[in-house]
Amino acid sequence: MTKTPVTEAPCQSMGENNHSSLNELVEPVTRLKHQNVRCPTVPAGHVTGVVPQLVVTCEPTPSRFEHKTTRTNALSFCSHPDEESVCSDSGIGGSPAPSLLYRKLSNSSSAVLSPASSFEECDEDFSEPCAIVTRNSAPEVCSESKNEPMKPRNMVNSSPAPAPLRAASPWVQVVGHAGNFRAGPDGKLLKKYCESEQRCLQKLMGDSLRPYVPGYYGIMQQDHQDYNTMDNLLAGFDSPCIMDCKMGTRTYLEEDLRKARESPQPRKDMYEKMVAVDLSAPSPDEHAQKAVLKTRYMQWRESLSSTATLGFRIEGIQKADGTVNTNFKKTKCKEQVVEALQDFVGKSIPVVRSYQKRLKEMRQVLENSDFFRAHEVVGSSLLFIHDRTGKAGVWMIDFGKTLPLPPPLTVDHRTPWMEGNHEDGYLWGLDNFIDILTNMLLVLKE
Ligand SMILES: Nc1ncnc2c1ncn2[C@@H]1O[C@H](COP(=O)(O)OP(=O)(O)OP(=O)(O)O)[C@@H](O)[C@H]1O
Ligand SMILES: O=P(O)(O)O[C@@H]1[C@H](O)[C@H](O)[C@@H](OP(=O)(O)O)[C@H](OP(=O)(O)O)[C@H]1O
Repeated sequence: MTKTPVTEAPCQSMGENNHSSLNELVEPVTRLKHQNVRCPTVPAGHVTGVVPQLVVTCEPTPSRFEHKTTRTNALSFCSHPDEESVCSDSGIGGSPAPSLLYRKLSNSSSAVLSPASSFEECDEDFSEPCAIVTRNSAPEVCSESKNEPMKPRNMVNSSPAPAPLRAASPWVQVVGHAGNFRAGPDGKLLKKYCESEQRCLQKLMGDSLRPYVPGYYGIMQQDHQDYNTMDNLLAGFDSPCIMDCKMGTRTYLEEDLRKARESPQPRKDMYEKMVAVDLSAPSPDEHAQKAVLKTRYMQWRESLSSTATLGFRIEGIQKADGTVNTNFKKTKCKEQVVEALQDFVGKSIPVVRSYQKRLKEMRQVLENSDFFRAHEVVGSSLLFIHDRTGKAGVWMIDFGKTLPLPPPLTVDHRTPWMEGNHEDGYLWGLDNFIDILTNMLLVLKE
């Protein structure tokens, strides 16, 4: 079997890579047949429907910011406490913990956590060789040499100072699809393979945005499933507080709208999620069918939350003590968002200042990024992480619905969306986020 080189994510200022366990390589063509692109599946029992008009409401909701918290369930596994990890510019240093923590997530951010017994456990011995392969290799960023990570062009290194990481750092998934992640070798994180995400991560390794995304190391196969291998951003943090914020004013692709028109597939699960929050939300037709289209459900989620009004929404927060709150579906007006953010940062001025600084830097880089202007960035999140030592960082994650625009089309990420212009409101949301943090600082200093 022909072997292809492992993709080395660029590791600026981090010393040498050590991918000793990633030495078994598989020919890309052979492995294409194993592709398992995660695409939203349509559950049984669908009925047909029409694509509704976009409805955006901007009035603040009277509902209070609710605090339903859940204590994180934890499992320890895959511990290699004696191994030194590979370099990473995603970590910020700190105390490595010898275990990985997994919390079982539901498919819905509103659902109750499942028992720990249903967690996906990892029992691999990563001292054994693992298969890793890259597709659509980008020669300008992939180094052939394991020990000479290549620096991408236009590198802007404004990441917080990285520190050596241990092989296995604690990891928790705050929100997102259950079962999408597992532990990888050398403390890396494996996310179920998604072709569009892989393409983005690979391109991002050569973009000025590189310091603002997890390092990407190619595709790895485990148990006949392909995974994208990336840095665990939690590495180096000590009992971190984590927040996932979904960016942009639109959470579905233009392509999804087209598909919904051509072949509408109303979903019963989304109807159920909708009525669980607001019985009066579905239309009479939708009630009759007991199903709603995904685009309609996503639009409803946007207008219910701050996505429509602020261009971002809080998806979930995990505090240092392990408590998790994913009950932000109705966190819509600025005051509610500020209340949630203040709770997240523990009213710490240095933490807010760090986040504000990082977001301002990120905005500047985003405004000049070749990747960013040429992609519709939908459903992507900012992952905020800080800990009691004062370390704080923010990274862009989740590029499953980030698509290249048909050339020569570009977007500025601030112009309001109209079907066809592919605008996503990402930078408008970031502007609002920065303004909110700036105001928070003023209030906290009073
Ligand atoms: N590189 C990373 N390092 C650390 N944690 C991560 C990383 N990537 C993702 N996570 C964790 O996993 C969660 C879900 O990530 P992500 O949004 O990529 O998953 P998803 O299943 O695609 O989500 P969605 O349901 O929005 O499509 C994040 O909120 C975060 O807690
Ligand atoms: O947060 P909620 O209310 O549970 O809604 C989910 C959320 O919007 C996810 O982002 C979306 O996945 P994608 O971003 O990947 O589309 C998922 O669609 P899905 O059920 O089709 O996976 C929705 O069910």
